[in-house]
Amino acid sequence: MPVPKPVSVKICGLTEPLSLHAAVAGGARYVGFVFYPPSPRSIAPSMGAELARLVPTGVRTVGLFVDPENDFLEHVVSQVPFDLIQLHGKETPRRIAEVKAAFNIPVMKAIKVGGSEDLAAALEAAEVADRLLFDAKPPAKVSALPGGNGIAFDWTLLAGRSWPKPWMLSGGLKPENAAEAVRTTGATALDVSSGVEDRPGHKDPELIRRFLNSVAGL
Ligand SMILES: O=C(O)c1ccccc1N[C@@H]1O[C@H](COP(=O)(O)O)[C@@H](O)[C@H]1O
Repeated sequence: MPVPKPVSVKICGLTEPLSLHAAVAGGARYVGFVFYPPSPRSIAPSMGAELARLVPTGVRTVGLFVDPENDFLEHVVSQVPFDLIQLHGKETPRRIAEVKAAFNIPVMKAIKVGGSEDLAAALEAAEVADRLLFDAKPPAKVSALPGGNGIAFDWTLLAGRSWPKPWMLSGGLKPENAAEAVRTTGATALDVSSGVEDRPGHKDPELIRRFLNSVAGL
């Protein structure tokens, strides 16, 4: 019988060393840095570089961008070493391919899920992206961020599905629901931001520890 793989966790939107240490010490496999100024988690490339220096071998750094121009990507990527670029906007498969070709860094494409009709985009993105990330569709209000809203989608939409590329689940995950999310979707990787914060943009080391513990034994 195949041995189930441990669940990998990405803690996203880290902004300072204390929470980065909590993520790494608790066993996170990925740490995410946001480069999207409207987000309360957005950091300057210089801070990204400082945080990246604290990341041990074996933990992957992820740079989160939303519909970035190449100049902006270049500005950040020249200062911060990334193992993965997360594209969380409306990037088309063509744009994903351009980013990969221009920067030679694997790309994870976020797919915003409101209903089953949104899943076709995952198959299109998978033709070029290295990884997929299923997140909830953001609320319709103009001021909403394209992600990081702490909103979950209907996980049963993913139950029993398989995808041509490795994938992560995100959207409204927290210590109290992470294990249930894994059981429902079969996800082997989770991405969390708001659910380990005590206020928007501020990570709570204790919530990070609880989140990582909640999936450690699965
Ligand atoms: O975290 C942000 O501020 C953010 C901004 C713009 C796009 C995506 C963002 N975060 C990503 O959104 C999902 C879900 O986050 P949450 O756990 O529901 O808060 C996650 O993949 C974050 O990486």
